[in-house]
Amino acid sequence: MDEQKSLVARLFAPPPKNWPAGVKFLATNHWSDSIPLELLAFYVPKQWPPPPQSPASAATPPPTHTPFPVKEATKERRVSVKKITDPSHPAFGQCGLFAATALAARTHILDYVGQVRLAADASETSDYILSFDRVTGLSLDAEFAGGEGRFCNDFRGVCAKANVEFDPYRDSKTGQVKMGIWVLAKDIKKGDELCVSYGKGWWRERGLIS
Ligand SMILES: C[S@@+](CC[C@H](N)C(=O)[O-])C[C@H]1O[C@@H](n2cnc3c(N)ncnc32)[C@H](O)[C@@H]1O
Repeated sequence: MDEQKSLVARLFAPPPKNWPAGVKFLATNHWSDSIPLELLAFYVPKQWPPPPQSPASAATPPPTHTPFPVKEATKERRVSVKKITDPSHPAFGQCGLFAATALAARTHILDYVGQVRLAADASETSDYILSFDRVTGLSLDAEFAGGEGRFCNDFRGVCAKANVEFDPYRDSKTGQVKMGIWVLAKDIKKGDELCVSYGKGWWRERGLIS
């Protein structure tokens, strides 16, 4: 019941401060209608935990699916979106994601929320797209609709190394597979920018490094 209340509260929550006009704020992932229902049931099970006898149990992944680890998600709002006003920052004039509270090493901060699509329907131009499941090829794109996670910048030119990572998991409360944003090995101070590594491939594909 508490879980249901907090979901309703999140679904109707207004966009956070500094949210850009033209981007739809999503509290939870939007799953494309073209994703087959059997595939969808693996990522968003109707019943959790699954019934012990069920052969189609979502806990036993088909061999063609990634077996996501079950982890606990935080319920707190732990980030803020801010405009970058420092001219020496490589994303000057854009936005970034910042710690709204101190964040302990290896903890869940928030989820990267967006639109989940089949590989065939994935955007080829989005700068807000992640691989959601390498095995099935699903993508997660927050270009036009998403959550605060879409503002996480790459560490290059900002700080010495990434302080957070994107890693998918199965939410222990709901059974849903989500893309978590997690603190790496060091605690993060309130006010620090959260920076991930997009990977060299991301910059190479855009012709920004060789
Ligand atoms: C996922 S978005 C990050 C949020 C973005 N700053 C915004 O306000 O919408 C990725 C884009 O942010 C910018 N960006 C992120 N990290 C950067 C970095 N280290 N150096 C330069 N630009 C960066 C680039 O324009 C990139 O295409």
